[in-house]
This record gives sequence, C-alpha cells and structure tokens, in this order.
Amino acid sequence: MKHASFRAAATTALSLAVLGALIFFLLPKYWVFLITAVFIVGIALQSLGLVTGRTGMISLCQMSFAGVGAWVTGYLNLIGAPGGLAVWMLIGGLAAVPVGIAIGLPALRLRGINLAIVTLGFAAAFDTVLATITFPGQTTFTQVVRPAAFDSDKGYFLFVLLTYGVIAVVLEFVSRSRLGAAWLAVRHSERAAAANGISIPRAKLSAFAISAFISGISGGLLAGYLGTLVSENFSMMQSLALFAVATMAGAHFALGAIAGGMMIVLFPELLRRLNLPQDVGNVLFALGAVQALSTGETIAETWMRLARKLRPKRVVEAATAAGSLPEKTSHPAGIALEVRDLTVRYGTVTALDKVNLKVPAGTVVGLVGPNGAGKSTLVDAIAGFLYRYDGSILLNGKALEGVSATSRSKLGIRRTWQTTRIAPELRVGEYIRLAAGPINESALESLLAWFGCPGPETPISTVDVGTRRLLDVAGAVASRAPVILLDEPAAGVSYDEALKLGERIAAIPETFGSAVLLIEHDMDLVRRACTAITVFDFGRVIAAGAPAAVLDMPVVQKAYMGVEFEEAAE
Ligand SMILES: Nc1ncnc2c1ncn2[C@@H]1O[C@H](COP(=O)(O)OP(=O)(O)OP(=O)(O)O)[C@@H](O)[C@H]1O
Repeated sequence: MKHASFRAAATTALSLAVLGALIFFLLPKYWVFLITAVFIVGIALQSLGLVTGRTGMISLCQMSFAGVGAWVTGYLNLIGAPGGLAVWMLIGGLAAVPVGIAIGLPALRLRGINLAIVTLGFAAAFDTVLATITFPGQTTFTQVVRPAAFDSDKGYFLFVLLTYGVIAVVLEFVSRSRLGAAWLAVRHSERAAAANGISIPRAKLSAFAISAFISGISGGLLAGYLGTLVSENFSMMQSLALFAVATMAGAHFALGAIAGGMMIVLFPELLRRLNLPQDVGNVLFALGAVQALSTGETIAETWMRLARKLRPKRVVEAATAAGSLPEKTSHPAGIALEVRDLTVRYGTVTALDKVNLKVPAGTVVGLVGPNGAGKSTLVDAIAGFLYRYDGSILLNGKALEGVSATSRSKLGIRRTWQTTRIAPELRVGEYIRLAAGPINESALESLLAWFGCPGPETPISTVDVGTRRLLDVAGAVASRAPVILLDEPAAGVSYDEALKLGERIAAIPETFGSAVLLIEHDMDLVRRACTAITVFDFGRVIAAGAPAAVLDMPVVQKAYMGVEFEEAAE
C-alpha cells in the first residue's frame, strides 16, 4: 500500500515538474503570469474538493477561508513579520483552521441544503466584515512582498507550482491513508463508517480543518500574486463559482483541480477577448455543475474513464495466500453477546417483543425468520443504530446502553449490511485497513485469499456485488472483534460460493477468535455454519437450539417456510 502511495505521489510530482518546465520555458511571460493564477485557484479547488468531493459535505464559503489566509498574510507583510511570504501564508493557513472547524461544527448535524445555507450565510457575513475592515495595506497600496528568490512573475510561478506540488503530493498520501479512506466512507454512508469504528465528527471536522488550511494558503499565495487585495477577491459569488467549478471538474482529483483552475482563470480571459460579459462564465459554470450532478460524473472522471479505455483491460486478480492469516485474538470465555428482553417499536409497529438471545464465545449462532420478522432491527439495536429500545444488550457482560455505534464498534461489535455500503472509490486493501486497522501486507493478502477475494490493489468499483459482500465480511473478520454480526452475507453470492462462505463462517471463531451472529435465508449455509440457531417471527423468538432440531420443528416450518403444521406433520 505504501508503495502505491509513493508511486502515485511520484507520478503527481513528475507530471507537475514536466508541465511546469513546459510552461516556464515555452510560454510567454503574460501566459506564465495567467497560469500562475490557474495553480493558485487549483489549490483552492483542491481544498474544496477535500470537503465536497471526498467527504460529501457542501461548503459554499471556501473563498472565505482563503480570505482569512490572505488577510493574515497581508497583516504579517504590513508589520514586517520575519520569515517572508512562505511563513506568512502558512500562518494564514493555520489561522483559517479554527474558522474551518467552526463552520464544520454545524456539518455534524446538518446535511445538503441546510448545510449549504449555513455556509453561504457565513460567506455573506464574511463579505460584509471584509468590506468593513478592509485588507491590511489596502488603503495605503502596500504590496505583499514575494520571496526574494521568486520575485519576478516567472519566479513566482515556480513558487506557486512548488506549493501546489507539495499540497498535491501530501494529499495523495493522505487520501490513501486511513483518514482519507474514512472521509470517503463518511461520504458514502455515515452509518457504515460508524460501524467500522470511524468517528464521524472527527472525520468531518478534520476535513473542514485541513481544507480551510489549504484554502488559507491559496489566499496567501493570491496576496503575493496580486500584491494588494480587495474584499471582492473573496466574495460570496467567488465561493459559489468555485463550488460550481469544483462540482463540474471534480476538484478532489489533482487533474480536476487544474482543469477547474483553467476554467476559472482562462475563461474570463477568453470572454474579455471576445468582448462578452464576464457573467456568461458563471452561467456556464452553473450549467456544467448541473450536468455533472445529473450524469454523476465530473470532467476529471470522464477523462480518467476514457484514459482507462485506452489502457489494456485490467484483470481482477484473486489474492494469493502469501503468508499466515492475521493472528487469532483471545477473547473472554462465556457469553460474548447477550440480548435481554429487547423491545423495539417503530410507532405502532412492534418490531421486537421481549427478545432474549445469547451468543457464546467461540460459536456461530444463526438468526432466521421470514421477511419483516425483526432480524435487521435486532442487528441495528445491537450495533447501536437505534436511539431507543427497551431491555438490555451486553457485550462480555457489560451493558451497552447509551454507547454510540462508533464506540460499540471500537468496543468489539462489528456488523455488515444487507446491501453493501463500501465506498467504491477505495481499493480492496484500503477498505480492509479501514475496517480492521493496521494489518501487515502478507496477512492482508492471506485473509483476502481465505475469503476468495481479489488482491489488495483492486479498485472496489471493478468488483461485482457478491464480491463486495465478501469484502464486507472480510473487513469485519479482519477486525477480530469479540462479536461479528453478519446480515445476510450470502445475498448476491452464487450457491456454490455460498456453501464455501458457510464453511468460512463456521471457521471464524476457531481461526480469528470472534463469535458470530449470522442472519441468513440460505438454510444450507445456516446448517453448515451455525452451532445453534434462533428463529424469529413477528418480532418474537419462536424457537432456539441446535440447527437440525430447530429447523425440523413444525412451528418453524410453518412460520419460516410457509409449510402448514398439518403438512409438516404428514
Ligand atoms: N424504520 C422503520 N420504520 C417503521 N417500521 C420499520 C422500520 N424498520 C423496520 N420496520 C418494521 O419492523 C419490522 C421488522 O423489520 P426488519 O427489517 O427488522 O425485519 P427483517 O426480519 O430484517 O426482514 P428482512 O428479512 O426482510 O430484512 C417490519 O414490520 C418492518 O416493516
């Protein structure tokens, strides 16, 4: 995985170096000056891409963060603070961080249009404040001093390109780290992210904080680029245009950020040369954003898809058992999970009615029942996704009431979902690491091979739904938590694969140390995997015990398989 990060970072750095050299040596001074702005805007776009494209939150005040960075840079320039522009813009970026966190706080509760309104409101308020306080040196026309070695316009281009490169390379590493995977997981499904032990507040606030820092740096660079700034440089309209372009271009990709920067900088230049009003640009950006949202594909993604078509088709390679499996964890003996008198109501519907269930350590307990019997509700309650229930749930004898889903996951309750919720932008290995925490390369390969999954570098977007379900299970198992809840893991898997999966599930306690609660409709798989089963009907336990005996009970056949008692008795 580390090699992949280094490879991606080296490719980014090399591409930028080549691009930079071509621009520096081949283009006239005026164009180099213009393209410098492309990269400054590209940095602002990358910052926005982190919050929106990567983490799935709306921020319509990104230029306000840039404004904070620019203002602080201007102030440090005015007072002649030591360190020069490179230090000032870093301090400017840091100053934007608390503002980013403050804006991120509402994002913990708000989504979509409501978050858009809050961030837009902040951008409007910031507009007014900036217009009133003005930029340091604005009235006296004090120019922000560029670093001595990069003073000329061409030199400043190199300074900006270098900053862009450093940010792009660092983001390449971060995006392949657990934090980067957590952002994508949150964007895709907050519930699934929480089930993997990810703190949603931490993921969201870190995205806003880092994004504000990068945006603040772009503001500092803009100060050095233009010399003096006015509040209009960071107006609400600028933030809106940035958002539209980020949505259209795919600013969370380095390629998309540069493409977006070119649009924002070069399009007005084109309109100017054609004697057309500048507002035309914003209209086209908005149309482009609508187009990207309706097709679900940004410009960067379209380019990457077309580039993939040109390359030879990648064959999904199965993982190879290179070494030993992750070590078995020893958990306390006795009852790993206990549910006592659990009652859950959805309005007038009683989904669970005084349910009692035990999953002893070292066993696989099956939970079966017809559709609507309450099985998923039980999993939701155990994993902490129901705010209210009566009764009690205990993990190794400790009650879990009042404990959040993220904390339950960290304490040792892992779950999978009926429909896969893995972020398709991740690679197989990134997902397993997200779900399981640190795991060495050979153990990862072996675990994937044990489940018959593809290799760690395989993009999840290229694997079928059945394989994604297996990855769900592999991720939960790799965590080696005391209790694993598998919600219909064989859905979408072929019959033969389901039987094989049954054998694997049966071996989980012995191999990894986890106890399993398995919900499944496939009775062959249940027979193969479970030491005991519990049968639900209408939210009540109607039978429990050894699989063969329970599945033969007339009451179970009637409830679950639709066989009338009389017929079953015949
Ligand atoms: N969010 C909800 N609001 C209202 N009723 C709900 C909600 N979720 C589930 N129910 C109801 O609770 C009952 C139990 O549903 P649940 O999904 O837990 O059953 P299940 O056994 O998992 O079914 P399936 O096998 O189809 O997944 C059903 O009557 C269902 O309609």
